[in-house]
Amino acid sequence: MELEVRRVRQAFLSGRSRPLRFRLQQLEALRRMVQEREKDILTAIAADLCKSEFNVYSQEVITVLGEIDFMLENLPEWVTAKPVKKNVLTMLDEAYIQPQPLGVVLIIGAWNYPFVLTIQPLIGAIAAGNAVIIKPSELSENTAKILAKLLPQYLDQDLYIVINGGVEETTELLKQRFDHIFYTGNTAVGKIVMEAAAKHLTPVTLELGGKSPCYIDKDCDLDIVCRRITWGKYMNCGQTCIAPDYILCEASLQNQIVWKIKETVKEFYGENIKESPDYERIINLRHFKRILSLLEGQKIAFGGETDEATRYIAPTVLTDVDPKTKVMQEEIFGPILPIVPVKNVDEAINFINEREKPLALYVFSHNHKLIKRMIDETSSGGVTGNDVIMHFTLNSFPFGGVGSSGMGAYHGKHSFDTFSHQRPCLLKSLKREGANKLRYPPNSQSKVDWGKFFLLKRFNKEKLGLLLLTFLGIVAAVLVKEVSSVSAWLPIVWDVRSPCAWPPHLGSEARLCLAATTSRK
Ligand SMILES: NC(=O)c1ccc[n+]([C@@H]2O[C@H](COP(=O)([O-])OP(=O)(O)OC[C@H]3O[C@@H](n4cnc5c(N)ncnc54)[C@H](O)[C@@H]3O)[C@@H](O)[C@H]2O)c1
Ligand SMILES: CCCCCCCCCCCCCCCC=O
Repeated sequence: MELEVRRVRQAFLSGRSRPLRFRLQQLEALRRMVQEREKDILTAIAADLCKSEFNVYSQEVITVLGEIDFMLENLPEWVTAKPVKKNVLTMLDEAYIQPQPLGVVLIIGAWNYPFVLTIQPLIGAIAAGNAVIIKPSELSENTAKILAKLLPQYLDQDLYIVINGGVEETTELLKQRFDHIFYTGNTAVGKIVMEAAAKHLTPVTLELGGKSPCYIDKDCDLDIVCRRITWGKYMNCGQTCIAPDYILCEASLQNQIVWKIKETVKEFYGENIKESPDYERIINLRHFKRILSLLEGQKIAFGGETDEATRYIAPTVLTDVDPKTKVMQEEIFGPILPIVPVKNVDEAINFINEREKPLALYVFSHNHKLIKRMIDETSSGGVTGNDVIMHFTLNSFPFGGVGSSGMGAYHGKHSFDTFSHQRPCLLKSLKREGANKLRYPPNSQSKVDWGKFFLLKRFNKEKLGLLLLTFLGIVAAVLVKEVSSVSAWLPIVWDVRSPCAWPPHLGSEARLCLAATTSRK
């Protein structure tokens, strides 16, 4: 492991990941990989999650292709140094922010969308000029294998490598020194990752999970609301980090919601859900048993059928759920939807705020003010009003959690920023030393006053008067210059090394300062 990380670091230190042209070539190569090897990629993901290739394409491949195109289009602008505002003491200097790669990045992917959740951060890391070690989730083993096979065929083999393995390998990997670790997965492992990173003071992005609430106001179109929730909850068999985890609504809405979700399930997956190509399976037996244990003691309004051999769990809705029960204590990450009755929106807001900050929040209402209030009075990684999941699809949004649902964010420019260091660069001349006298010892009240005047813009009458006089002096000088065409006059008068004797009533410090701030470069 140590040798592999060292090899990647050597490749980074060669400097070849940095030029814009190289980054664009690698991103184009990645796009070629997705296009030329589409069939292999679709087959692998489909096998891992018992998913139709149509669904793999629309849930994972489209996002990856869109992200690559977006990077290719915008990267030339993002890598360019950006000039920044200057103050009086630096007004003649060059001041800009230069984004720079961080170095060697470790990306630890998750299994539930094993392609997009590994490749989308990789796109950002390449775009920012880094070297990358990719550790796909061992739970989606077919995707992990295909990534290890294909990526070296298309990308630089020393800069971007795939390391496959389980907890043991990840643990070993985490002992190494990285310049950034990007982890997607559960909160418990997120803490392990952060602890390991702390040993090297490595910054982390943690894309974690949590229980994303869904509040349904009584003022809304329940047919549409239930169709949207059904789509987002049962997509990928509920194994979506931003799936609505549970519903909060007034008790009077419960039966209608149950009935409408049941009807939508029939519309989406047919009478025999097991036969539907659009309904996936639970990733493994451990998760299957974990999800089943959440049903114990609950009132199942519909669903609840299971088949261990195929890890099938039917779309299920639970009603009158007690918030103290197990299903409300952990992220469900499966096709079970509890409804927790609340009296009103105030109680819903309190309910959300009493718990860990979720990755997503959903509010349904015709009442725009109510949606805004919910947004203002709660916290979550992201929010979608009157729909679910869809904020993930906008790459102008930073995607990430807050509190226990994660830290840091990515997608589009946010990925580029996550994997870049925004380096402030100030380039001064070795000339104009006179201007620095203001900050060199010995200090004095007069220097402090001038510092306040220039940097804090604390004007007093006397200094404003001086400034006005100076300004008039400059105007006069320019006029004289124009009229007499004595071209060498100004630089001599305003050169810091030969401070002029004007304005006559100023001390030498002040004259030096004025001279420096008006002298030519
Ligand atoms: N925020 C997001 O974008 C996002 C996306 C997907 C999943 N998630 C969250 O991830 C969770 C589900 O994924 P998961 O955690 O089951 O994925 P997982 O079990 O595949 O784990 C993710 C990665 O962590 C590594 N890992 C697991 N145990 C480890 C350990 N003890 N030490 C070191 N590394 C270890 C694995 O090798 C894997 O690469 C859910 O909570 C979900 O909400 C979040
Ligand atoms: C053919 C129609 C395209 C519809 C696009 C719908 C996009 C859904 C994207 C879902 C991806 C969710 C990833 C969530 C990451 C956490 O698990």
